[in-house]
Amino acid sequence: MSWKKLKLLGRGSYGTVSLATPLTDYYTLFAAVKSAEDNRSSSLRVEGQILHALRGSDYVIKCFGEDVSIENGKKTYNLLLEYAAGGTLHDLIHKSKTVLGESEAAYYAFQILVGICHVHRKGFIHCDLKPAYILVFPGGQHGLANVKLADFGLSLRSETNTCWDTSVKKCRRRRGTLLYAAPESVVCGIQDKAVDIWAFGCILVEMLTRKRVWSECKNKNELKLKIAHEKLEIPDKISNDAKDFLSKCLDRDHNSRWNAEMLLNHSFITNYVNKKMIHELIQRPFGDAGLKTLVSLEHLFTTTSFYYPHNSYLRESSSIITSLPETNNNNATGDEPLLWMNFRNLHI
Ligand SMILES: Nc1ncnc2c1ncn2[C@@H]1O[C@H](COP(=O)(O)OP(=O)(O)OP(=O)(O)O)[C@@H](O)[C@H]1O
Repeated sequence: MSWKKLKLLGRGSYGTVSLATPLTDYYTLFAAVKSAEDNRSSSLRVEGQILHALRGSDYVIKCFGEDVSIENGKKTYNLLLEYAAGGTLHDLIHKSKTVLGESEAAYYAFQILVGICHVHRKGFIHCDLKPAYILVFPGGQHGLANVKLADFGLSLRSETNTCWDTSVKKCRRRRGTLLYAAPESVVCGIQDKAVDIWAFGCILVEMLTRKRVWSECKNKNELKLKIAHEKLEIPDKISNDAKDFLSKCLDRDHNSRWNAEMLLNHSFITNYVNKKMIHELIQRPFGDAGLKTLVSLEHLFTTTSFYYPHNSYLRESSSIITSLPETNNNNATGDEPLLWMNFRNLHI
C-alpha cells in the first residue's frame, strides 16, 4: 500500500471518509478516501463507476481511482476522491455569521448549475442534491470558493427523460432527502432531471436566507403534505431577478420547470457571470478519457509521470494536469487525461 489514511473526515451509511496522503510524499499531496467493508461496498462501487462516467467537469468531484486494502483484518474497498478543504456548502451557509450576498449566491448557483448541466448531459440524474453534498474548495475567483457536486450514491441513469420502475406501483419510489424532494417525486415517485432543479431551487433559497425550505414543518408527514399540495414560498427580501429565477426552479409542474441550461441564461446568473464563459462551459465537449476502468492507487501514486509540486508552486498554480502510465493511457484519441487535481485547493 503506497498511501496512508491520516484522519477521519466523517462517516456515511456505507463506511468512512478519511484524509489520505501517499507514503512516498507525506503531506505534499492529499485526497479524501471513502472506504467500505468489501461485502458492504456495492453502493460505493456504483458511485465510483458513476463518477468515472461523469469525469471531465470541473464542477463535479473528481475520482482518482479505487483500491482494495486489508484493514483490521477486513477486506476494505476504497474510493479515492479530490479532497475538499473547505468542507460542504451546508457549512458555508450555516457556519457564517451573515447571509450570503446575492452576488456570492449567484456565483455558487452558477457553478452548481454547470455541474447539473454536465450530469444531465451525461445521462444521469443526481436525485439527492442538498447543501451537504456540494463540496467547497477555497481559492476561487474574487476570493470566493469553488463548489462541486458530490455524493452520487443515489443517482440514476436517465435512459429517457423519466426513470420508471415498473415493479413498484408503476413508478420508482422517492429517492433522496425529503426536505429537498420535488412535488412529483413525493406524489407519484417520478424521478426525472427536473427533480435536481427543484432541489437546486431549495438550495438557493437556503443560500439566500440561511433558512431551510419548509422550516415550519413539525414532522415528516406534515412535510410530505406540504410538498405535495402547497406552493413553496419565494423569500420576500431578495431582488426581483432572484425571485423570478427561483420561480422557474420551483415551478410545481415538472414539465414546465426550467432546465439547467435555461437557468444559466437567466439574468440572475448573467448579471454576475460573463455570458461568453457560460456558453463556452456548457458547449464544451465532454472530456472523455479513453480508459475503460478506474485508475488503481498503485498507478496513481507510483507512476513516474505524476508530478509532485513544491509548496511555492502550489501558491501560484491553479491546476496541474498529469498523464497516466503508458500502458493505461489512450492519448492517441486526443482524450483528456483522467488525473486532474487542483492543487491550489489543498491545505499544506
Ligand atoms: N471529497 C471530500 N473531501 C472532504 N470531505 C469529504 C469529502 N467527501 C466527503 N467528505 C466529508 O465526509 C463526511 C461524510 O461524507 P458522506 O457524504 O460520504 O457521508 P454522508 O452524506 O454524511 O452519509 P451518506 O452518504 O451515507 O448519507 C461529510 O462530513 C463530508 O463533508
